[in-house]
Amino acid sequence: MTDPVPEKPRRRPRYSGKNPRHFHEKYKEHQPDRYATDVEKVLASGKTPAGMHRPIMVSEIMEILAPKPGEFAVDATLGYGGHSREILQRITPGGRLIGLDVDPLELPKTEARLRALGFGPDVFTAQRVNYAGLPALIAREAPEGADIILADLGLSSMQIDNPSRGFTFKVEGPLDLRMNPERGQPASALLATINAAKLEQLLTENADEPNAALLTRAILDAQARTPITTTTALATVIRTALASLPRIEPNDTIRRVFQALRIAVNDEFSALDTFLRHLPQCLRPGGRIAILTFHSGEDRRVKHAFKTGLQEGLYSEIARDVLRPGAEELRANPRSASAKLRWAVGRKVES
Ligand SMILES: C[S@@+](CC[C@H](N)C(=O)[O-])C[C@H]1O[C@@H](n2cnc3c(N)ncnc32)[C@H](O)[C@@H]1O
Repeated sequence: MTDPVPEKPRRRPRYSGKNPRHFHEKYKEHQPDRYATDVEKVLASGKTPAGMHRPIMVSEIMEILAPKPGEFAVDATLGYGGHSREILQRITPGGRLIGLDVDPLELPKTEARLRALGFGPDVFTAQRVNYAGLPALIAREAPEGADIILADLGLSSMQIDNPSRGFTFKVEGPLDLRMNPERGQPASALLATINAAKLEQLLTENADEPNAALLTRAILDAQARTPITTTTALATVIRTALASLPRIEPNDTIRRVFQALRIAVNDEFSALDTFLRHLPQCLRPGGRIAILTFHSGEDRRVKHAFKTGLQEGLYSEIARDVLRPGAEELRANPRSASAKLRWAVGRKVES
């Protein structure tokens, strides 16, 4: 019998030029523990290293949530685990945090990362659960309610930066836009079946797009000629449609169209509405909630839910004004620019 031929070690992708340009070539950025200095350099330049996410408004959120040892916390949008890590450091010893996320690709990586930081299963668990299912989770895990609930809505940088997920129009990728690629349909499939009235409504309601009618016509005409299956193909259709309009920044419009499609394929507003409706019952008396939003459709919903919750006596206190990132954070992390933070404090609901 001959010995099996040892497999050749896989070479990392080569790149031309001094710096890696593509997501998969940024192997140092993908290994922050091994290449800490390189990652620091990327961070210092105001960029987010590939495969990483910088938590937003951390000090403001920690002040609002005021985590204490022994408390039970839910991070409804675990992402990279940046906020969870900060909460975990403050609720131990004795506390417990459950992190939820719908993303089957990033969730195990974040779980492993937090485990490696020393947070064992007794203090931290990651669950692939949609935050719309929070009431069932609370009933199962802590019927008395949570001391802390955090939601940092939208996408993580790992999702945005990975072209194969289809969230960025700057690099070619499949027009997917799903946070959970194992459920629902990609945005390309939505475009293949949607009618004009529905597409126009979606662009208006999900992204306040002022040129929704024009873009609807352009997208559906192009779709009828050749199915739009990539991020860059959709961006080109939008750019071409805008060519005759003065004073329009095409990238802003492209961002809004992508946002509208993303909200649709992930059913984001109905998940958020369900989450907001059940939030008060998921809190202990005096429990704290913080929610970070990134566009007006989300912020309007959070503001309205907190205001009505206060009027109905479900919350004892809510944020009077929205909080925004400070100048220093805006400089260091341009992705924080659209963030808005609101908070509420729970009051026991009599059953
Ligand atoms: C902005 S990131 C959170 C980043 C995180 N705070 C951190 O510090 O790393 C938002 C995360 O929420 C997840 N997400 C979005 N909608 C969700 C939902 N309905 N239920 C659970 N997770 C969701 C996304 O997959 C993404 O990972």
